[in-house]
Amino acid sequence: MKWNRQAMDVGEAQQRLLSHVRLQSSECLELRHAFGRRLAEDIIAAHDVPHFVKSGVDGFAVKSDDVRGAGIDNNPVLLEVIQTIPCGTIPTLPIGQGQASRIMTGAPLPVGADTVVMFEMTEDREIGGKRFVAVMKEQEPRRNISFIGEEMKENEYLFGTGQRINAGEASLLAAFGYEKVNVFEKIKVAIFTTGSELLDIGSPLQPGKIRNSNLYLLTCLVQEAGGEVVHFAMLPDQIEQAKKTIYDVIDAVDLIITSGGVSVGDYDIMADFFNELEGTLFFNKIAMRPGSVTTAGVSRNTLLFGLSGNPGACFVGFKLFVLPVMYAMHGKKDPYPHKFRAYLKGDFTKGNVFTRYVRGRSFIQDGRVFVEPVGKDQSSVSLSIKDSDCLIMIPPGGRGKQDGDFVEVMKL
Ligand SMILES: Nc1nc2c(c(=O)[nH]1)N[C@H]1C(S)=C(S)[C@@H](COP(=O)(O)OP(=O)(O)OC[C@H]3O[C@@H](n4cnc5c(N)ncnc54)[C@H](O)[C@@H]3O)O[C@H]1N2
Ligand code: MOO
Ligand SMILES: [Mg+2]
Repeated sequence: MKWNRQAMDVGEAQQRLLSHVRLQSSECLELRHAFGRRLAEDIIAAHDVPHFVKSGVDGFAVKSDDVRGAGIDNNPVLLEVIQTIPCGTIPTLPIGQGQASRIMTGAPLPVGADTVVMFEMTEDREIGGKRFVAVMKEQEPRRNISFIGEEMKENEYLFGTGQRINAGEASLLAAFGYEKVNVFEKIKVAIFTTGSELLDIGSPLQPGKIRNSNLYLLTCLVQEAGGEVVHFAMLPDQIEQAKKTIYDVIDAVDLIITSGGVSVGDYDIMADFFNELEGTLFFNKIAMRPGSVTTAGVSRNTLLFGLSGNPGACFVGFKLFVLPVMYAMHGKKDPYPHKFRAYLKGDFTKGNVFTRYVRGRSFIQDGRVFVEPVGKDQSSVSLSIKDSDCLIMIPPGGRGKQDGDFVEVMKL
């Protein structure tokens, strides 16, 4: 069975996974503790914004009729200043003919005024112990004023379930008084790295052994995706022990991710584990490189991912299969990595029977978007992960792609 696997297309494999996704439960959090979380509710504008007519500048609230012709032929118009309106106060005096009120940015417009002249277009005057303003510029009605509902109308849809609370969302939620919000619970993940060659990262190197970097690669990716690692262990290449450890936690977590042991080696125990899975195996080979041995299934309602042990393949497997599942569990509308097209910088002539997802970086030059591989791209290479912001898709076939070719790219 290990040697006779049918490769599934990336898209079909993603579909199979997503059809088994269940939305996470939600929890109610104080807004300040919800940054970076995904909303489990739709958000509407609780009131008009602005909810009162306000000045957009520091200046003088006036009647536009009064300042008609002002400034033309060096002709200032003199208006009596009857009050000062700071932000947060309600003006008490209406503006009558020949009058003005000093007003600050964001303060409510007084009754009777229909325009605000910027401070820079005026001069203070004092005549007979009274304060006047000389307006040096004519001005249309409705200038420098924000009207009710101009930015947002009450009950307007703002954003929905699955939206991540970034700075822009946090600011809107705060403006509408959402002290608490319903967000999806963090996804509880167990990570098991397999391989008798693995050392804890605090251990000195030993001949033939390596440190367990995939645990940290995956923990970081899980956290970035809205999950928390609630169990982890470094398993030796013994299937019975792996089975026991996995089934000990399977009911307590939402997802299980393993790394290593899914290829055709004598000690690739995870391949056997998935073949004998008590549940449904979705796929154990994908028509892609790296990560062709990426495996997934479901058991006792928990999704299990068997990612490759090679760090590059582990990373790509996570981005293409685990991440969309985590996004979908958090209600994200479009959970798949976004694609775009760009010009390839340099040749990539290594052909393959499967589509290659080459770690790359994107940049703009002369108004065009380019992508280039970020270094060695073998599955075993971890150095290029940190520099990649995209995966350049090299379609199957012998010739690869040439410098200047227009290629499809997956955004990371
Ligand atoms: N005869 C074949 N050999 C291989 C094939 C194949 O099709 N036929 N596929 C190759 C491909 S592609 C990949 S990718 C790897 C997949 O290997 P496994 O998923 O079985 O992973 P391991 O054998 O456990 O380890 C592979 C490699 O990765 C290192 N590793 C493992 N775990 C970690 C970790 N936690 N942190 C850092 N590095 C880790 C491990 O030491 C090995 O060097 O198989 C190819 N072989
Ligand atoms: O899983 Mo391997 O990385 O296909 O190259
Ligand atoms: Mg192996």
